[in-house]
Amino acid sequence: MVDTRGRTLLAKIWDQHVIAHVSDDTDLLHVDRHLLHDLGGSSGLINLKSRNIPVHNPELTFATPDHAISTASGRAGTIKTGWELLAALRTETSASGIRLFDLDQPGQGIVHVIGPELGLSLPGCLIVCGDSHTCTHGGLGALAFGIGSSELTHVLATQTIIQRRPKTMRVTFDGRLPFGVTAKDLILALIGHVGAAGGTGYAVEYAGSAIRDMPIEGRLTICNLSVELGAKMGLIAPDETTFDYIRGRPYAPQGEMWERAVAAWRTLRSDSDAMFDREVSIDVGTIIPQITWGTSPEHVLGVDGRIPDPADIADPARRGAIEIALDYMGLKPGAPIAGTPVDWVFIGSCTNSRLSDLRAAAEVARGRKVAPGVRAWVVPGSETVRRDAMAEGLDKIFIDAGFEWREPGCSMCLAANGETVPPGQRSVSTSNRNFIGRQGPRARTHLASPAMAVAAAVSGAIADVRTMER
Ligand SMILES: CC(C)[C@H](C(=O)O)[C@@H](O)C(=O)O
Ligand code: SF4
Repeated sequence: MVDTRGRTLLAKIWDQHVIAHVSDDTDLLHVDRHLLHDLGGSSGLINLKSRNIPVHNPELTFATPDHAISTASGRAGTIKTGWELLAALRTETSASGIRLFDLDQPGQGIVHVIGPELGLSLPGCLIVCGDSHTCTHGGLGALAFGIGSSELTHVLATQTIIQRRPKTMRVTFDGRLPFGVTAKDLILALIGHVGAAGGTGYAVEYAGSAIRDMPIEGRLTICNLSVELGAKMGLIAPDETTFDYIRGRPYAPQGEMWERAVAAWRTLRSDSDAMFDREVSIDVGTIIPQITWGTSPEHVLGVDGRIPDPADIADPARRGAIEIALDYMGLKPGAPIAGTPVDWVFIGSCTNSRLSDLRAAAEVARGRKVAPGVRAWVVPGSETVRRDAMAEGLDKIFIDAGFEWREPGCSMCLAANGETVPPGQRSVSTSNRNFIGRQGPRARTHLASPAMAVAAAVSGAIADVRTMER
């Protein structure tokens, strides 16, 4: 019997990629784009070479160094492993005929920033990368997810991936963003609401008027944190905003192919009668700027909130977890989160390092000064973002305010490149993970939007950006 029920966006893209059914819920899928970065890319290629297997589709594979390189001028300070990984990535991509966007070239940058920017990430595409934040590319209506290292080698060898079909969740963000509230605040509030495991086993489709009104870069931020709510994939139906964003990008289809592509992309939306396994609705009008207090992105509250008090928590397991987090973070239960002194501010990462993020940050930084005792970095997500930002003078605004303006890369988001927040120091960061030790051993991380990060930098403490925005 033919199933006539409406289909979800996920089902439409998924079904177009099935090569073979492996079992009831698992399929062999075609991969349209494979992105490689310096932490795992070269080892996959070396592994393949040692087995005498060629890369199946080098022309669908793209590489860039981002994780292990320093973001200091001239890349000075790159650790030995970083240089080794870069050298291996250069050798192996060149031997396999894979396009490498190398240091100082337009196109280099954090892998999840360059995919959309170059027009490599397209609606309806299946995109994989050995990196959990590959979900970011879903902001353009791609089916994009992170893979492990053996899967990475499998994709290099076959251009296919075996995947279990996830359940579907739709998150509807309706309403208008209040003053000072950004895409980052929406997704942090969602994670606070459903929990860091709330999306486990699901592909999340973000919908609603707030998403439709949102520019692409905000949509990428939303999808970026899907994995922080446990979902491997997050996606947003492509629309005119998406097509406008992609048109004219280096790898975007052109001419007649563009017309055909857009016609196909217009069909990529969940049917009105499509059923989701779980639905969540959020009125964005109720959201205020978010800041995390603990060691999971779900440990989040509005900037006007108070640090949780374990004494108020009845459940012993939850109480224990909160005690451990507060101890690590060095915070006083029950105190207002605003006013907590900070040592570092990091503006960057695949979450919030695109041009619009830097503009939002510069808007708050303009004419102000980083507070004494605070170190603040701005790390553009890509070489193109860096150049575009400089062309409009954003670097100057930051430098005048006392920020350090750096080269593109992952930097202090994960501290795998010698760039760390010193032990015991407190940072406000625009990245996506506040795990124990994420920004360095014993570093304390508070996640927030770019505007909130600048508010903290100039105040010397966690502060409500709504009192500062102009
Ligand atoms: C290094 C990489 C595998 C890792 C990831 O999978 O996400 C990193 O990018 C991160 O953000 O923790
Ligand atoms: S910026 Fe951070 S989250 Fe993004 S890919 Fe790099 S390390 Fe991972």
